[in-house]
Amino acid sequence: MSSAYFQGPWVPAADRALVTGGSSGIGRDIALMLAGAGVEVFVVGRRMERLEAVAAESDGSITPLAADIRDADAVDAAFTAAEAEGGPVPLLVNAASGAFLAAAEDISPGGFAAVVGSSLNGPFQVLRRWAQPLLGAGTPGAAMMVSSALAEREVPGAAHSSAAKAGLEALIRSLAVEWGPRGLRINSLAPGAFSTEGADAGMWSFGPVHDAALDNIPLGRFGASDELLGPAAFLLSRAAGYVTGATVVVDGGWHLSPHPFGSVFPPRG
Ligand SMILES: CCCCCCC/C=C/C(=O)SCCNC(=O)CCNC(=O)[C@H](O)C(C)(C)COP(=O)(O)OP(=O)(O)OC[C@H]1O[C@@H](n2cnc3c(N)ncnc32)[C@H](O)[C@@H]1OP(=O)(O)O
Ligand SMILES: NC(=O)C1=CN([C@@H]2O[C@H](COP(=O)(O)OP(=O)(O)OC[C@H]3O[C@@H](n4cnc5c(N)ncnc54)[C@H](OP(=O)(O)O)[C@@H]3O)[C@@H](O)[C@H]2O)C=CC1
Repeated sequence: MSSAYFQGPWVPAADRALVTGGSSGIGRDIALMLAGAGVEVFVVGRRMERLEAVAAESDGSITPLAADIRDADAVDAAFTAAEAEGGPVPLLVNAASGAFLAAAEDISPGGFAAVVGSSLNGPFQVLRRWAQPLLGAGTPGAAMMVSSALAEREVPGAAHSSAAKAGLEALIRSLAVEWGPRGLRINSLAPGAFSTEGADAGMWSFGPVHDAALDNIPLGRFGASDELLGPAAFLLSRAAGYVTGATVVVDGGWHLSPHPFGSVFPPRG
């Protein structure tokens, strides 16, 4: 993945980063971009072999660390390993999350907990563990959490994900206020529709959902993966030194459309 995004004032804000969800899709692209720019990167995901494949793909430094972000002990172990040689890791990207499309009445308690766990509870544990040593040492840092255009747009079939991502953005604003005076910036990147392995499997390969999404994107197409990299590079760069508590929405204008999936999940009689 090109490191050309990091030029001039857009140099990475630090030289070490931990990227959750770094084995696939958006997190993988960001991990490869950072490593290509000379950042020492630690990638976190549940499946070690997928993480190792990304590490092997890069000419830069990428170290795989397996953890489920819903498991606070596993998150702690991953950070402890990442910190072993260089100390606290100043840059954090949280792209890990999971969702599936289902009518709200069909989402079981376990299904709701699985999605909220990976999209809100887990990201909080990641943020907390990332921040603790930085706050303790008085070292500045920057976090970019991958949210979703769903945080501000209600879409039938995604009640769990929408609620979790809206909560994540509220969390980010709270932490920006709480930790800003101590040198930490916290922002979010909110994608709309991007073809990735996980999103294709979970939603976009389902024709009616794909078509309903496309019909409601003012720019008339899904995003290309490199169209997220520029905004991500900005939020992770020194150029964003005065930006915190912000959400950058990259969705082709989808959040402006009223009922993107309405025809796919009609109300039940
Ligand atoms: C306006 C803009 C709109 C933009 C829309 C785009 C939104 C995109 C959102 C994305 O997040 S894209 C990224 C997608 N990638 C992934 O989702 C990959 C990872 N996915 C997962 O890990 C799973 O989907 C998961 C369920 C979230 C977590 O997996 P886990 O291993 O915990 O699951 P299980 O143990 O198998 O199941 C737990 C629980 O969940 C129920 N469940 C799982 N899948 C479904 C399903 N497809 N439909 C209904 N229910 C499901 C499962 O039955 C379990 O429930 P209980 O048995 O405990 O009741
Ligand atoms: N693609 C899209 O259209 C959109 C994506 N997003 C957001 O972008 C982010 C990335 O999604 P995308 O790249 O599409 O998805 P992918 O499914 O392709 O990638 C998800 C990554 O997260 C990891 N992951 C998932 N759950 C966990 C977990 N509990 N603990 C640790 N790692 C986990 C996966 O690895 P493993 O499975 O091995 O753990 C994988 O590396 C997510 O936050 C998603 O909500 C938001 C809006 C739209």
